[in-house]
Amino acid sequence: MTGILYADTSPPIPTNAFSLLVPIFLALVSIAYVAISKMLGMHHFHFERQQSFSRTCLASLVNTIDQQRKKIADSFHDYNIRSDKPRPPTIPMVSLRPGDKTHDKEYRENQDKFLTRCQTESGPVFKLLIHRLQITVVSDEFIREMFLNENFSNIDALNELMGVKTFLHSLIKSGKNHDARIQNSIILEHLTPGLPKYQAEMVRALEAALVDGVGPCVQGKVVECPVAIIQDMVAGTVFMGAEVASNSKVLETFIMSMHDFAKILGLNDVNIPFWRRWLNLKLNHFNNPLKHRVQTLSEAATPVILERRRCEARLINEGADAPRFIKERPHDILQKMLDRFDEYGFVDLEDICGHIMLLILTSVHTTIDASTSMVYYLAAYPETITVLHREQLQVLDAIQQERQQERASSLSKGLEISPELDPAHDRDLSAAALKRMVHLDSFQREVLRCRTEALTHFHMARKENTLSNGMVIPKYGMMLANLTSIHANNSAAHGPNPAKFQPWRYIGTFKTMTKVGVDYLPFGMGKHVCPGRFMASQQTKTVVSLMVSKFEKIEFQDLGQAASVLRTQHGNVASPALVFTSRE
Ligand code: HEM
Repeated sequence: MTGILYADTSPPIPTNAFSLLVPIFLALVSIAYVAISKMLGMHHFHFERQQSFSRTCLASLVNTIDQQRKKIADSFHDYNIRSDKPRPPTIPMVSLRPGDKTHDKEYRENQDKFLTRCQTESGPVFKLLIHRLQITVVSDEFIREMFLNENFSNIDALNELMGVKTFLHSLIKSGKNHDARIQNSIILEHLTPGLPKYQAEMVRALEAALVDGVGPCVQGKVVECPVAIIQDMVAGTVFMGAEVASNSKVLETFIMSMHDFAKILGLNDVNIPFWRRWLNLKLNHFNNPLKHRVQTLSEAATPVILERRRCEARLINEGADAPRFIKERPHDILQKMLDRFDEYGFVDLEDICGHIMLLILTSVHTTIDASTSMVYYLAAYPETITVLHREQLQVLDAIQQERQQERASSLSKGLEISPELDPAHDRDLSAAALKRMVHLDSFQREVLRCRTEALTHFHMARKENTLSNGMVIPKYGMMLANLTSIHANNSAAHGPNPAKFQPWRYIGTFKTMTKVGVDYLPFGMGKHVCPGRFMASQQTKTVVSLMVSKFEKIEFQDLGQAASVLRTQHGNVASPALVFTSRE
């Protein structure tokens, strides 16, 4: 066939079935083209001269086929020139340990040791059989490539593996286009700037949770499930205001939403395969239990919003000036969303509550999880409690002194003391006070660096992509980042002994808990870096500060269980018992 269609000078033609079909297809297309053109009378044939038609037509057809042959020959020539280039390097599959059928077991036994072996054996990009998938793992600078290339998508990976998009979208009516990034703009424009204002409420909620959850413990008290205390701190007031969040049904909704979500997603079971999680979410999106939770929020919010409207009307009638009006309006996220209803394109209150539910799902679980692990690190490294407590006292002493001086200065000038300088708040655990606690910040960054699971940040290739080393990730290819390479084996970024937990290693380095980069990825990086990390930082700092101020000792009831919580592991929600001993 190739001999007939192509001259001897033609380059060799690949002989797969597809390549043979191409010329036949093009010849057929040519014939059809001629026939259709004839019917439409739109070509150069002389229809009026019937006797010459068949000859002219045949000549034209042969001409057309000749042209097509030439095109095909040219394209195959190009093909062959291209195929002379070296084939892209293959991505090596890491060898399996004798007796293992996948890499899961070896990875779970010691994440860093396993990934160091992978990298030594196969280089920075390799394939693993893990989580019941074949996944390409990228290390070192290739992690940056994965994060900064928009064609590798985290949300698409989660959607492909678990169908999260469909499930979450069943909770909202507007802003379903992920690129609209409504959550991001709410967090960045309203939540983060308002964080200092929410602090007093956060402290109050957490203190109450501690009193309820631990109670008096001068002699030491066992708390079987410490995560339960921390989850009571859920940020309900920040999102929906104290009036709504104080409703016990709403508080329960916040907590239960996370339980529902974790259950549907199978977050509590490391052995659930992704297809089961995917199926669960697909099935549940029709009868999404969280939809009822959204309705509960909406029902609880309705009377509160009506009351807020009445108050606004009253202020306007009273002719309140702008500062008073602004001061007396609520500053929670619910109010901000109502104020910008049209701008965000919300449909109704239920839609707003759906968006709040999404915020809760992204924020509450992550913050509770991080706070709980920080408390476990306090228990595993008891000297940290002493240092952090000392720092807290020094910072609060300094702030108290400064405020006393400011009051004295006002009095000496015959000025009234402003309400902000009320001595009752001199030793508040304010956002400003937390910012001064550099040991605390270093401790938290170090905990996040050491605890974050070594294989994380699923990404999926939206189309075929070539990495800078020439390796090709095919369309729909799944990828994971090897954080061992940048967190545990990277003394250039983290200083000596990077594999060890050293809580004060970042003091004086300007590397704060929220400062992301390719050497520190608990919050991701690039366009989709976590926008909630500033809130997470403030909340986790509040939890740790309260813990060290209230308790002299926090200990594992069974020290053998410490290892299970000092490093996160996909699907593992272990919460071993702790013994709390109060300061007084
Ligand atoms: C310690 C707590 C937290 C951790 C470890 C964490 C971690 C992450 C990570 C790894 C990502 C994905 C980044 C990427 O794809 O590159 C992310 C995204 C996100 N996080 Fe967080 N997060 C935390 C707390 C929060 C909080 C408190 C909020 C909300 C107030 C929040 C809201 C979000 C949102 C909306 C995204 C999606 C960003 C986007 O796709 O553009 N997170 N977070």
